[in-house]
Amino acid sequence: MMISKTSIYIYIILVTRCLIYGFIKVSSSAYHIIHNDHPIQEVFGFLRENAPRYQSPPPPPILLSNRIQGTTSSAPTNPFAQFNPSYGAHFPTGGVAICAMAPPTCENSVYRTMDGSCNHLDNPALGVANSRYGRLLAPKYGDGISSPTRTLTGDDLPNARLISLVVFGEMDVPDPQFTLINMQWGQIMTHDMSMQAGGTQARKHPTRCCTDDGRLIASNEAPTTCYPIIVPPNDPAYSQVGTECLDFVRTLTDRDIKCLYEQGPAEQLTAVTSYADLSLVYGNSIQQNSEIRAFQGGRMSVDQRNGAEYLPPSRNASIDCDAAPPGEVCYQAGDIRVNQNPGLAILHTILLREHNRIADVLAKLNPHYNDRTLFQEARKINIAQYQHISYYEWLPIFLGSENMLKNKLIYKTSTKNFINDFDSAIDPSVLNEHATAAFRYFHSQIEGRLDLVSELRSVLGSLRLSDWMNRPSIIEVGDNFDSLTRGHSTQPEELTDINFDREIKHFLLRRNMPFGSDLRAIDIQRNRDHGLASYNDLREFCGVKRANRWEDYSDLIELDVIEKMKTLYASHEDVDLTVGGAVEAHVAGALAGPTFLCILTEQFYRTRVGDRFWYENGDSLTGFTEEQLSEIRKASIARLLCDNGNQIASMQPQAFILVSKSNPVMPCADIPQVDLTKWIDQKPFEPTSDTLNAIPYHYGK
Ligand code: HEM
Repeated sequence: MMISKTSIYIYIILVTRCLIYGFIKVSSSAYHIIHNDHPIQEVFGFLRENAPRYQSPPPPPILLSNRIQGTTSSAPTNPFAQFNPSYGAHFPTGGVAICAMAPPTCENSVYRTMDGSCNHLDNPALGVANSRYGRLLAPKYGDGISSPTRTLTGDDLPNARLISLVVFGEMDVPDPQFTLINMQWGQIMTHDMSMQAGGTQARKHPTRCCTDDGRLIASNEAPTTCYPIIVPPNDPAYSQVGTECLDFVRTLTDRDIKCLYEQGPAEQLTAVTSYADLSLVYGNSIQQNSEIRAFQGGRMSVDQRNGAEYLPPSRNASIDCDAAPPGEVCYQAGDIRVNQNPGLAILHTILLREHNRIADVLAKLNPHYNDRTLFQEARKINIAQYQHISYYEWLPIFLGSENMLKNKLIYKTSTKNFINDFDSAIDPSVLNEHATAAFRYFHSQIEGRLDLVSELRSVLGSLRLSDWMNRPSIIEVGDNFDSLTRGHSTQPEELTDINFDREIKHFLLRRNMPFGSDLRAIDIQRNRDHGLASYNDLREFCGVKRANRWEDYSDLIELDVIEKMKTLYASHEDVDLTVGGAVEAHVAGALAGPTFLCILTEQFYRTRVGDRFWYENGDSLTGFTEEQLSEIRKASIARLLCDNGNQIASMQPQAFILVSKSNPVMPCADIPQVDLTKWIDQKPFEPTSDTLNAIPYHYGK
């Protein structure tokens, strides 16, 4: 009886709120412009003064080797097999943190390194895999050092699952404009830019804070990294099966690995490079890369099945996947999260196939190129296309074109113009406020039903997301690879709002059990684990008026939502960033309210101008020619899907946007393509026997 009453109450308020909320928009004038009129040093002077780690980075850990052993050759062998450093080398493992390794000095190489080091020549460790997140505001840990955030008065913050149930809804509201591939590209960008250290985000975590049947393990018996989410009594879902506890393992910090820690509050570590460099395709270290590279024709390793190329197999399928029958396919890629959901595995495959497609074309155009040159040139083009699609086609949907132009994240320019805006004063590290709060708001776009769609765009069937998490084999069944790809570019994503799909709110990673976890509750708990500054702090930081009492939040938040937060939080000062930012009315033309929009804009500005290898830079060593750049600017998500499906024949030209009269499905051949003949005989830097020994090993040869 109690269960149904609770559910009914929640549903009624959510329906009412959604109806009202959907129509409210905030004018963009409420948004504080960061980059236009004020130099970043001025507005973020605080950051400069409070960022001693950036100004003088810690000495790099001991280097194992500074030289490549042997030379690359076109033979399909792995030249790195003998190179076996003890850290920074293999794919991240749950519960284990490793030290970043950046060389003390850098050579000015033609290509990006695999681990992101030496992108910044004076500060080689910036943006490197296994380093700290950046932060806009000082952390608010419970003990000032590392324990999870508490209320102003030192009490426990309200239960994360309860907030997920009361403040956030689970209504199915299809987006009227954007397709599901829009959501899926977002997860690709996320996995490219950050991954909290010590976690798995897909496969079962080796650290257990709850028993397998959902009972809490006593704190004196549980590992110290445990911070489980307690399920409230009468929970509408979990009480049906007696689940009392959702597993949650704290992210590892610089305090957990002595090679990075100096003093002061803990900072979480991120296991992947922070650059938009397709590290999820190529790996985050030379060693990771060498495990998935073919070493022939510049190609990445693939498995051929039924006439198509798929990602290579995981070396430990029983750990990496929840494959039911043993022998079911499970993949290995540059990122360990690859198997987490079918759409993710498909885009991983598409980006991998794109690399090999480019390498094959380049090999025909330039028969004198060896494996290394083909690999690096194909990688460079693949990354450039990806950066172009991300910033000019995808990000404007989230941040708004006007906002992006105003803040210099994109430019209106002729097709050939270079944009040399690399700024060595900008730290490209991924901000904790971005990865742990703002960017996760787009979990709201996740759809729990994945449609299988034919070439004629009729729905053939659909999959339930939670049936196929961590079980990617489904994408290889029958025509599913193409049907799901068409499905993702045809069906709408979920509206970006306070609703989070039931499949991720009660059934996340359920591994054949009746219920799984709750991603919204996890996001809230993670906010506290990382000790993020409060919603009110970030509001103020972003130029929105600081609230002195609950009612002051009504400038951006619906009154009924404020009322609900009031019933949970002791003070308006306690509201978590993940919660407050997600219930703000959106800025016109964007998919986030002013506070999250400010954080996201700041992050993507840094990701662009802090990247020395950004594809639009006209650097004569690392960049493209004007003709090549104008070709890269023709890349689109539609063409990427067309070129790399099994047999996809048609697509709408703007695949992030729903099919309509102005965006009709058309033959793939009619969608503009990057002309790779502009790369004929463009001789990249080729090491001679003299220079080879001078090239540090980390250059990703
Ligand atoms: C089916 C789609 C998705 C699923 C199942 C999913 C699931 C997850 C899970 C399980 C985590 C780890 C949570 C934790 O332990 O703290 C996570 C982290 C995250 N997700 Fe998603 N996610 C999806 C899509 C997205 C999208 C579309 C975005 C943004 C556009 C996004 C942004 C993030 C971010 C920023 C993180 C933190 C990354 C880090 O470790 O630094 N996710 N997601």
